[in-house]
Amino acid sequence: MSSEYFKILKNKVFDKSKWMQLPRDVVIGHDALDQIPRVLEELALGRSVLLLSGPRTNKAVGDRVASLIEGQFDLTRHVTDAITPETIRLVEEIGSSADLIVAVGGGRVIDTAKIASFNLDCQFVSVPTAASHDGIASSRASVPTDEGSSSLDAHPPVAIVADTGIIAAAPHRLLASGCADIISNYTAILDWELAHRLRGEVISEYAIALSRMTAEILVKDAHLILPNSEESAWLVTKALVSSGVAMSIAGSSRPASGGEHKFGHAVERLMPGKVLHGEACGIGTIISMYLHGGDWRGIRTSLKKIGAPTTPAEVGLPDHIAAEALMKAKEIRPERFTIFDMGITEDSAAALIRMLYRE
Ligand SMILES: NC(=O)C1=CN([C@@H]2O[C@H](COP(=O)(O)OP(=O)(O)OC[C@H]3O[C@@H](n4cnc5c(N)ncnc54)[C@H](O)[C@@H]3O)[C@@H](O)[C@H]2O)C=CC1
Ligand SMILES: O=C(CO)COP(=O)(O)O
Ligand SMILES: [Zn+2]
Repeated sequence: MSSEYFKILKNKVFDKSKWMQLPRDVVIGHDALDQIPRVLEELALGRSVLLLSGPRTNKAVGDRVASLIEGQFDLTRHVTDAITPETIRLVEEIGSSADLIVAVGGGRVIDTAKIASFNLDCQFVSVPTAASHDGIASSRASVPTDEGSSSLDAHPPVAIVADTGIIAAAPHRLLASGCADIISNYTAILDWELAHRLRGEVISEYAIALSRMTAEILVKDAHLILPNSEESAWLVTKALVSSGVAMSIAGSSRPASGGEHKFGHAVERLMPGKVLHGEACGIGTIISMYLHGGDWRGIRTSLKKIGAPTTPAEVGLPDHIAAEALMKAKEIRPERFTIFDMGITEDSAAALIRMLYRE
């Protein structure tokens, strides 16, 4: 073989190389919180820890984590709520000398830690207090912007510690929202495949297979997803981690976020804080699946079984706002082509909302 051949081969290998980051330790289960000191010791990333919590869970969970690691680690604490450039910058300031960030809370707290630790070049540990979103394990971070929402490059948590007792004690609405976030994988995949066929967008079959399988297992087990059950919390958290890994494999949120997510982001922009992320995406999944010609009634049945909302009215969203969100969806991340880019008009948006959610 000539050296020229190896040069070509090397370049080919280089062109095809892919950098995929995944969590190292994943602990999900009863009293998993007690494992935090051991997880931190084994990671051996340093002694200075910034403990970031959300306001609702700071007392119940943040204090418990603090008492478990105080004495062994130098602890700084901070409570954060909103996710804005200012709140992220503040966390970066407070954590500038931390070796590690431990994030205890919902999706916004975890995404804040994800971005701050990425910018500070340190690691973070994800301690979800609710199974409400699939950002628990993903390498992406979602932030609201003037245009609606951005999905930023970040890194996955180095470890995840998900205590099923804490997650099961959270309001069922949060768990159902996490399920809806996973059910939305079905249409996210259809949108990605559509963009591949129509625009030549590169897809990852591995990411698609994992994302679809995650949604299928969740739907198959929908009858087991009940309020205040640790087994349910365990099932859903595993699915959320799996969906997050699909995003890390893809190197984008594409396998878990399509038009239904753009609709969800538009809803959040039009009525901030009114609807949970997964709830809005689940409602959007029904419309998207209808437009894709798929089994939209099946999606609705699965959402209902789990206890997730299936109509705008159920979450206090007026029909005209839902129709506006459908129109606005295509303005959010216009580079992400979805079924909602294929000619929705004001009239058709209003008609779709009337028809699909009144049946
Ligand atoms: N980075 C990624 O890959 C992904 C990011 N996301 C992002 O995550 C966010 C959505 O996450 P959510 O957790 O739904 O929103 P969130 O962080 O706003 O939490 C929802 C509410 O639940 C409360 N909460 C959390 N744990 C609780 C508990 N145990 N008991 C009572 N209340 C509790 C929070 O304080 C908050 O009021 C959005 O910003 C979304 O864009 C969502 C999916 C994927
Ligand atoms: O929410 C996500 C997957 O569930 C991904 O977030 P984005 O919609 O911000 O890309
Ligand atoms: Zn989502």
